[in-house]
Amino acid sequence: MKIIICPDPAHVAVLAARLLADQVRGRPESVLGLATGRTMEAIYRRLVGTARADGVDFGAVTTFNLDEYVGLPGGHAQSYRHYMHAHLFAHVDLAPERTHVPDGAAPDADAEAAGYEARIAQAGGIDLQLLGLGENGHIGFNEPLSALASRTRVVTLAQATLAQNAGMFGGDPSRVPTRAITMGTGTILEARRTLMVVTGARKAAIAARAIEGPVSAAVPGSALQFHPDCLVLLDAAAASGLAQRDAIEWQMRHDPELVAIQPARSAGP
Ligand SMILES: O=P(O)(O)OC[C@H]1O[C@](O)(CO)[C@@H](O)[C@@H]1O
Repeated sequence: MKIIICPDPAHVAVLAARLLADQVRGRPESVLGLATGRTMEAIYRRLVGTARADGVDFGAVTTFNLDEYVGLPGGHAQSYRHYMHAHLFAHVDLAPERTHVPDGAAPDADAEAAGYEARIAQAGGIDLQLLGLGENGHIGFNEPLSALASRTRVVTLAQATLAQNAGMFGGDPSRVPTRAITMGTGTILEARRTLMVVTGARKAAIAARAIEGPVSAAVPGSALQFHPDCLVLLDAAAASGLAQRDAIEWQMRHDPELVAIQPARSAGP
């Protein structure tokens, strides 16, 4: 794992968006693995801005999202297909037929999961997989104790996830669908590059377990320690539980784009 700690989520978003844009510029026919969640919103905002300002061509890009709630059709306001449309797909020149999100309304969710896995393989596998980290350590919707070798499948969501994601459902955990289709941890590990993004003090403890703890199905994000090309971007709050943070590299100081958004220094002694 390579770790970069930024001072705040704004810098994290700049770096993550740049990595995605550079991937597309370097390989216009890239297959991107995409994630949803609050952490990703600033990243997609920045990526859309970069695409508009500097002209990133998504015309030949293929995307595969990590997961979708079972029971929600793509047009549902809380579906991840809808999230992706709102935050990215509607704002860049991605071909709709090349954007893939599991169909949460498929009549046979197990068959949909198996077909999704096959479509990833047919596309040649994922070049760069973007990932968030759940407060309980999940990646995608691979909840604690998911097999590290798991494939795309239907899962039951943990109570902690229902609570964490309730905000999108009017704050009521009982309205969050209890099942989802998710890429497996094993599927995720097959991506050629992985980029995990973690921000906020609430994730400090789980980030430390994922990055520095033992690799364990109890913390699915820890499986990324086995990935040969994994970059983790954290803000200072999420990194505050890391034992090794003083040794970790920064790429801030001489980077004009990052220096430009340096927050103002607080007045102090
Ligand atoms: O960024 P958040 O909202 O904390 O979510 C963490 C992760 O959990 C998920 O909601 C489950 O896939 C992801 O979409 C996200 O990356």
